[in-house]
Amino acid sequence: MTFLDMLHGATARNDSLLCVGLDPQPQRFPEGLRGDAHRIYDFCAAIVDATCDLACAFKPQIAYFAAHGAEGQLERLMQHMRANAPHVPVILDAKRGDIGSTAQQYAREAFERYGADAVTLSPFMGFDSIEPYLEYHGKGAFLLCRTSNPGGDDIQAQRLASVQGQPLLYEHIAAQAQGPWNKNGQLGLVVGATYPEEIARVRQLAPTLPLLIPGVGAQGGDAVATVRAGLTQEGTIAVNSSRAVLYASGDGDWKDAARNAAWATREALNAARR
Ligand SMILES: O=c1ccn([C@@H]2O[C@H](COP(=O)(O)O)[C@@H](O)[C@H]2O)c(=O)[nH]1
Repeated sequence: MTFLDMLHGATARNDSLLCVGLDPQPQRFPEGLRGDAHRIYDFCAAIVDATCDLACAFKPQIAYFAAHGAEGQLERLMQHMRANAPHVPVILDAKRGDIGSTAQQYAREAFERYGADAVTLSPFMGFDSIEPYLEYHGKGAFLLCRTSNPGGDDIQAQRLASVQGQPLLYEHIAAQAQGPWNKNGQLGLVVGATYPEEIARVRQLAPTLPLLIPGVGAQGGDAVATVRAGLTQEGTIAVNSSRAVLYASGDGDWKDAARNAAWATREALNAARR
């Protein structure tokens, strides 16, 4: 089954547009686990168990594991998700981008070492930096397009004088991903929930691509505007929330609190599409 099939399947089965982000920060863990980087797996696995019937995808951010030398715990977590939530696809948020020979190694890391279903990539180095990931047929690759941070404008909103019609850089990325770069239908785009107007513009340029949309919850993005701008009959969305779910409570009720936060976000997203 392809990544896209899995995403559509989990969206339907869990009636959900919510991607649960896994950004473990030991200092924010609940009492009993707090401050202990050896408990990253335990914390994340419990969150997965508490939310796997509410999510259309999971998104572990690799930096939160690597910063603690916890790649082994990420491997175990990937196995846990595969065994306990096989219907929910896993998007490894790695934001890789490098020359082809190095990209081959990053692709191998994402898809063979970790067994991810999709990965996030920076398109800054061009198509030959993306191509090695597309050799893993059926796997997904989300290209950073219009990111959720305010500084994204510094680069992504620059106008490309050399291209006919003079699009902004993020518009060019969207058009390339929808068109010539999407050789096997594996590409998607990352667009921030903090910029609903740009989500709508990306959707015009990339009507069928899946959009990974971070920025609701801790970053304050508008869930309703996000769904209205991004979701169409032909183009699905996965709206990510990480900290607002993971750290909904630091007390003994943390698993229930995470589940309740995921539930509330899923309902808010669903209310906007009905
Ligand atoms: O444009 C982007 C691309 C990726 N991210 C990542 O998503 C989560 C957001 O976490 P929250 O706690 O829900 O704010 C995080 O892993 C980022 O690295 C993004 O925020 N914006």
